[in-house]
Amino acid sequence: MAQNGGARDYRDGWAAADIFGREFSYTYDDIIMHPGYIDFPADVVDLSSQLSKNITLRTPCVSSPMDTVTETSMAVAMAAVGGIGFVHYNNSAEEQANMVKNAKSQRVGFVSEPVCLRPSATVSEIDSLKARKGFSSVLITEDGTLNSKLLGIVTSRDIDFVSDRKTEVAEVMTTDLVTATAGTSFEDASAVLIKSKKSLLPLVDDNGEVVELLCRTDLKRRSTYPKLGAPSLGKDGKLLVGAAVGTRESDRQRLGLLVEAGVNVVILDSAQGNSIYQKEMISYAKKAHPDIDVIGGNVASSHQARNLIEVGVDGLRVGMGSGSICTTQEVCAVGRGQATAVYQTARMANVVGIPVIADGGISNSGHIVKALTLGASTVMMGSFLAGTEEAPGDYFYQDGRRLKAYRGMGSLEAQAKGSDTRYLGDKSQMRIAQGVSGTVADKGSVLRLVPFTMHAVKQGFQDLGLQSISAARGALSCGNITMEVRTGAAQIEGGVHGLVSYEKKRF
Ligand SMILES: NC(=O)C1=CN([C@@H]2O[C@H](COP(=O)(O)OP(=O)(O)OC[C@H]3O[C@@H](n4cnc5c(N)ncnc54)[C@H](O)[C@@H]3O)[C@@H](O)[C@H]2O)C=CC1
Ligand SMILES: O=c1[nH]c(=O)c2[nH+]cn([C@@H]3O[C@H](COP(=O)(O)O)[C@@H](O)[C@H]3O)c2[nH]1
Ligand SMILES: [K+]
Repeated sequence: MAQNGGARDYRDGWAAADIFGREFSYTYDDIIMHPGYIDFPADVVDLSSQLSKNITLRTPCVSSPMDTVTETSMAVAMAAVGGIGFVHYNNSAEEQANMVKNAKSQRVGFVSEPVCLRPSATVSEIDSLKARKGFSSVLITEDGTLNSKLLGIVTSRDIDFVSDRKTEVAEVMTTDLVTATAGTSFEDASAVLIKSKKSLLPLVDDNGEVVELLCRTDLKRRSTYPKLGAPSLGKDGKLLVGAAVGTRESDRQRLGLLVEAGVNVVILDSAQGNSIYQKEMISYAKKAHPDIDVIGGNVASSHQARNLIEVGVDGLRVGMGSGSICTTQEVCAVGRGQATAVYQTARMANVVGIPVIADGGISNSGHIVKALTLGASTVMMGSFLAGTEEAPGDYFYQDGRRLKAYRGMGSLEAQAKGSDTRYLGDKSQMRIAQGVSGTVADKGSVLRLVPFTMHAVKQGFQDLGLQSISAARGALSCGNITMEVRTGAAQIEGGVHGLVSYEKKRF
């Protein structure tokens, strides 16, 4: 790229190796990529990429194993858009294995765990459900659970004018039901629901027991979303689902349960993955469950990465302290600017065929473009996906804004829920927070958010003249992707500035 600009060598743009091989730690916002040459439309950009040695994703996006980000619904939605979700482990091994099992057995578009009540429940129970969940359509089954005989349905139309809210739902429920047979395809079930003019279509088995549900409101909303494309499927033909485990003795049993539940890949979830504990767990997991890919981390430097690769890890999770809720750099003085961390680890790991997940610090599609062009194969997101409909927890209002809770897994609140033993250690009685607990705005459905975001990423790749992630990899190592470090003023210029007021609509 060096050009002769006169008396001395003059350069218009720098290769990643020039920028990151220095004493500074940079993050995504510090860097700006230079445009390349466009000779293809954005639609043809191929973002398929490796998650780990044996798993390829159509969409290079991964949801973080956090208890305000990934449980069953998120895992299903992430697989539905061609990515993958990692179910958190701030729970009992049985609870986590059940989440994995449920996610794997779900069909995209259907509600697999519809809320059911027993006939003796009162209308006021539906009121409180509405306040918590935002909907008031409920299936009434014999014993109030799923896989129990369907007796009726209650929707808001059945209860709007019931003045005595202690009335039992048995008295008001609709019993004239339209149902479909369990296993009916999404297209066929949709046709039945539309024709019936009802708001719900329960799918029932031969015994009349509820298996799944299709909702008119979901169908209506889905019709405004982009086409989903092929979901991520495992070799088992079911949705691809990941999960996190720790590195303690008890995590070996947890891992066993997850494997029984059908998990396709696991992440060893640590802030500092370069440890004897993690090396032992990788060796154990690869030996005990050779068919399951094991992703190690977190790491932020090539020497940490090398240690885990040497013991047979199938993928690396990169990022220390870069997360929106992370306080690790403040508390422990370790970490790295995320762009540097991604570039330095991927530079070493990609040579030996180990894919890198850029974890933390993603707050817009530009950050995803930067992560993928600096060597990451996929990105992991917490805050970006928290606040979606598929994230765990209910919405609530604060100052007129619809929010959900989002918290670090090292926050005192998350520790209090389940990870006490990790933080208290075996001897210490002092609990130190390495994260915060807060809120994030409602972001709608993952089924809309991720496809739109990925289209923006494709436009970024087009601007760079890169038709695929593998093309980006080649261009990065030859120094054909040029970039620069931005000054503070350049960063301000690159954002919205000088306006009295504005509203930022992303899509
Ligand atoms: N990416 C990041 O920058 C950070 C992420 N986090 C998140 O917070 C959560 C907790 O992370 P960590 O604190 O690293 O959890 P951890 O469970 O890996 O470590 C907690 C403590 O237990 C120790 N430990 C682990 N295995 C052990 C064993 N077999 N025997 C004895 N001691 C053992 C560790 O060395 C550490 O002192 C994770 O979800 C992690 O992703 C937390 C801080 C930073
Ligand atoms: O220092 C930390 N303290 C915490 O309590 C914590 N919880 C999660 N994580 C990490 O942050 C990532 C998510 O970051 P984003 O919200 O920026 O996507 C996650 O994927 C994790 O790597 C933590 N880091
Ligand atoms: K941080």
